Amino acid sequence: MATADSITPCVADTTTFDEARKGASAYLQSRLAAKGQTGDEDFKLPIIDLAPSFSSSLADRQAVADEILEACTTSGFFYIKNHGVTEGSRSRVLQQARRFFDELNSKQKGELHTRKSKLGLGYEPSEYTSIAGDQELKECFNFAYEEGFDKTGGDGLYRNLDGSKYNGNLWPKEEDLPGFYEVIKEYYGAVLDLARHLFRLFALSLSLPETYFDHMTTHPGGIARLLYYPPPKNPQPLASPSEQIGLGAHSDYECFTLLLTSATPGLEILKPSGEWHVASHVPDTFLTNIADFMMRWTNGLYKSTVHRVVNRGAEARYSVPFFFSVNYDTVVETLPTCLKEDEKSKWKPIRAGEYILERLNATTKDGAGFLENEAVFDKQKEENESE
Ligand SMILES: O=C(O)CCC(=O)C(=O)O
Ligand SMILES: [Fe+2]
Repeated sequence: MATADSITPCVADTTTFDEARKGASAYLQSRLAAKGQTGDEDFKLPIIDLAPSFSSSLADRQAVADEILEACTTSGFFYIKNHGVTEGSRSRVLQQARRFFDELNSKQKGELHTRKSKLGLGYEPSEYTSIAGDQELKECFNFAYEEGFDKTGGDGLYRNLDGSKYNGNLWPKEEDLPGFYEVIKEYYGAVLDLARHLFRLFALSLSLPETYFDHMTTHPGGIARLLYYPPPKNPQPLASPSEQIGLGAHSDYECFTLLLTSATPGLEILKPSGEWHVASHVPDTFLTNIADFMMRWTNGLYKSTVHRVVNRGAEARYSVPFFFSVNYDTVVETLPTCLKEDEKSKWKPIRAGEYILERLNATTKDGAGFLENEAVFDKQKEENESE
């Protein structure tokens, strides 16, 4: 095993994207097919207290990293508390999620429709995408990194998933939802800080130098979304044949996800036995899960676990996942510390942005991508660039 000191940071060049191009559905089927082969003894969903991770003592930070290691190698999910994102910031963004879905009329939402975006940004009505072929009930609003959100100011090198440079976010007009953008901006800045902090803990958990991933997150990808899941028309007991899926079974694509939700549960995590675990709502925490880049970097040591959303409650559910990536030009390939001698990488190297776009496009009809009309898009881009 290589030592942390002997590792060159991940800057290699590659153009191998075949793995991503196989498509999300084939990939997901392979993940689901592996279920049922073991029991659930190792499935742990701990609540990890991050307070000691802000200590100046490396031993304190390492102790938190060790707890993270254990969660990532078992369920791939853990709650975090004392994370530093204020209660005000969290409740304001959930309130804006409610306002977005409850107060905007269909014309206002239509103006933000994701069919105007090459990058899957904007408003997605429930039927517009499906992650695993289900008729999904969710509605969402997707937005991406802006330098103005980043308290570091970024490094000026941010590029979109496809390598382009324009600001692709589609925002509601200020008069339609006063204060919406400001709340999003403040929340995004706070979770971005937390994500960078967590990345250092992930580095420690993998016996890497604490700052190992820092240079990969100077203009990072980080798509966030507001999600709305209506309450079901009829009761939906677990495993009933008529379950109405909110969001189909999937694994997340990026490094890790920070999930904030309203009090109505709905997230279900696939246990090794093939049963679904309904994640409780734990107040004041984020539910954090490992996504596919972290799995690939660690050659499968960290689990990117399949999950889905079914709202079985009487109330609507709102959630705000933040999918933290790396700079989209980063190549993700197995870390040297995660390869034993003579062991081979299970996955080919991929370039972060291109891979995510492949996976996102696979959720659209026939995998054709979000954009429906190039001419409308060109006009919007021109206006955006001239602002
Ligand atoms: O809404 C949730 O609770 C989870 C959403 C999710 O898994 C996703 O958007 O990837
Ligand atoms: Fe997810």
